[in-house]
Amino acid sequence: MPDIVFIRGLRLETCIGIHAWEQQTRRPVILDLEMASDVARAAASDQIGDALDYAAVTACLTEIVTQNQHQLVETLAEQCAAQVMRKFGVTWLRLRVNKPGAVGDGVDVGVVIERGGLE
Ligand SMILES: Nc1nc2c(c(=O)[nH]1)N=C([C@H](O)[C@@H](O)CO)CN2
Repeated sequence: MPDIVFIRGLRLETCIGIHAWEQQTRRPVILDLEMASDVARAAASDQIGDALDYAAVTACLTEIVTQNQHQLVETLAEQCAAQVMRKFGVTWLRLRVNKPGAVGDGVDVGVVIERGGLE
């Protein structure tokens, strides 16, 4: 199992859904992301430049989610995963996109995707 840098419970507002009214209504989605990263390399230098900067990844995810609208959570998940892998050179990640309350109060629904290979 690789070392992991994670972001858990990232709550962002977006327009997402298959119904017309959902395209006019901003609502929360919650992202949980695990990314393979060489933690030992960053620890050896103690320099952020050698680390997978979770603040930078958070800013990237925030822009994608809040500046775009989608019908499906699958589409949002794929877009986020592809951009994180492309922009930060992440080789493996697992992303959960949760659309809380979409089918009823207190019920979580969404997707979990895993992309890339474990080295
Ligand atoms: N697999 C999915 N099923 C559903 C989605 C989705 O994004 N992926 N979306 C909806 C509706 O937008 C629902 O969230 C609100 O009525 C239904 N099923």
